[in-house]
Amino acid sequence: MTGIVLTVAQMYDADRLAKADGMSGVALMGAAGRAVAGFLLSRFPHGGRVLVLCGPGNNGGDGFVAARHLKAAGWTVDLALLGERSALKGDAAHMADLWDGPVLALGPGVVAGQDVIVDALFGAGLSRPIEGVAAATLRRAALSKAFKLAVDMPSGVHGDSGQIMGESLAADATVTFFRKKTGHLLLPGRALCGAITVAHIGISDRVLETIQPRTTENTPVLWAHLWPWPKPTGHKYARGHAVIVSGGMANTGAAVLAANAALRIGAGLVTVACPIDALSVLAVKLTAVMTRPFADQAQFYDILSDPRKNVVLLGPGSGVSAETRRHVLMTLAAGKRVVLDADALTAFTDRPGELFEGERGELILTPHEGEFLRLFPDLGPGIADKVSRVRLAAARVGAVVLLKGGDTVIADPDGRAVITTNGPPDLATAGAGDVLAGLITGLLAQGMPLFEAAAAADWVHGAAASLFGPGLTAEDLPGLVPGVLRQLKDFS
Ligand SMILES: NC(=O)C1=CN([C@@H]2O[C@H](COP(=O)(O)OP(=O)(O)OC[C@H]3O[C@@H](n4cnc5c(N)ncnc54)[C@H](O)[C@@H]3O)[C@@H](O)[C@H]2O)[C@@H](O)CC1
Ligand SMILES: [K+]
Repeated sequence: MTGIVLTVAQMYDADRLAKADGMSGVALMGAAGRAVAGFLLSRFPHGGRVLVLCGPGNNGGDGFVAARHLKAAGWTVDLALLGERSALKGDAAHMADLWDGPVLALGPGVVAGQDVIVDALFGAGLSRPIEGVAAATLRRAALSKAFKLAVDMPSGVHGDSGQIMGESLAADATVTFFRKKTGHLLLPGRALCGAITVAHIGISDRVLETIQPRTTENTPVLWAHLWPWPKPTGHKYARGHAVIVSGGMANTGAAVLAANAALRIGAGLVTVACPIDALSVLAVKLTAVMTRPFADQAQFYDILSDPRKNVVLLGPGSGVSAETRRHVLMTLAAGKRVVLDADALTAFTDRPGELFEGERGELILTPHEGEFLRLFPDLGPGIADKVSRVRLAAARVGAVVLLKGGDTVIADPDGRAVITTNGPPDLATAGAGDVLAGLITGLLAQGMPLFEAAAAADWVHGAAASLFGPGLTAEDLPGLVPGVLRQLKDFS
């Protein structure tokens, strides 16, 4: 059950199921508030002065509990509440009754030189943009040098989408409960959470059997057992033969990046198929990778006819043209495993249906946001969170869809989704997407299932970039893959 991520609705389900199983709301809130206080007690063993900002719901209730424990541990505690104390309900009202200190009215003036600010204004229940006095207080808190700890979510970050609603407060750390939520991993939310701690508050993992969550954070646990390590008895033909289709003479760079990546991640053989004019350029750039020119469609088809060539990558540098479209459709009809990226996606703008019709082999699409919108104009960011959008697209095409970004989401038509969180910002560099497409192609050549291959390649991509750090260019990435593979080998 590692890496599971819940939606807000699933978290409320977990809460409901735990209560049906005998847990009381007061016990859950007590454990949540204790975990928040516990985090600060270990982080600041000498105590200090803390301001607890409490909202009108159960997030605020957690704040009252944390305040009580910190006060008992000798901290100087200021507590400010949004709204009337008498308006609190249920468990939050109960926890407020147990608080024996003053309750200040929330407002920017309460922020006054504290060492720590606990943000317990809004969590899962955020239902509209933050305005007025709450927004003003968050803006003032943002200017404070205090360590900021968010309870469950940084207030203002939507728990599903990670989008900011009105105003928010960036945290140095976030303590959440039971499992992470998608809003912790999607941008911009992830950037506002700081280090995330998941506290156990007494909800049993058994509730997950009923909830059946389908989203996970991308970690090797998901796919390391499927990694196609070479066998002592194996030979290169057992490790697949990837074909990467290059653009013409002036557009060979993308295919070269992808081909080197596919080879580094273990494809047995890699052939770059290219228009004749590109051959002399590619011959200079490639050594272990083979080249195969084609003059026309018949010769292109000839390349596909070799059954050992089991996966084909189209799109990087290929140009947005009717020819690219024909190549894609021919390759799909040939029953190969197909990776479509860049121009191979844009070439189907306004006609995505052609991609999804008829008999074809397994397909994965790796768009960035612009390419995604050209294929799925009705699945823009306005309609839902990124995980839901990619899941809808995957179901519509019957293909794995990987939507790139600082928070790449990969979805399988069967409903599974992963969010990748290990990619550093240095990856936003020209050609990094070509390398990613090549890594996926290389793993597919070796027979890994599509969804896991996409997740694994994306994780390796992020890990390779992290090994290098600032100054990274896409050309560095393939050479960093072996270092990541050594780490993975130790892991598996
Ligand atoms: N679900 C669970 O299992 C647990 C939840 N707990 C806490 O409970 C929280 C969820 O509690 P709630 O459902 O009460 O939700 P919240 O406390 O996050 O917020 C709901 C309250 O805020 C108001 N509100 C929402 N958006 C607003 C806005 N923009 N401006 C002004 N008011 C706004 C709502 O009207 C409601 O009164 C979690 O984030 C977590 O901190 C914990 O106590 C532990 C257990
Ligand atoms: K909060």
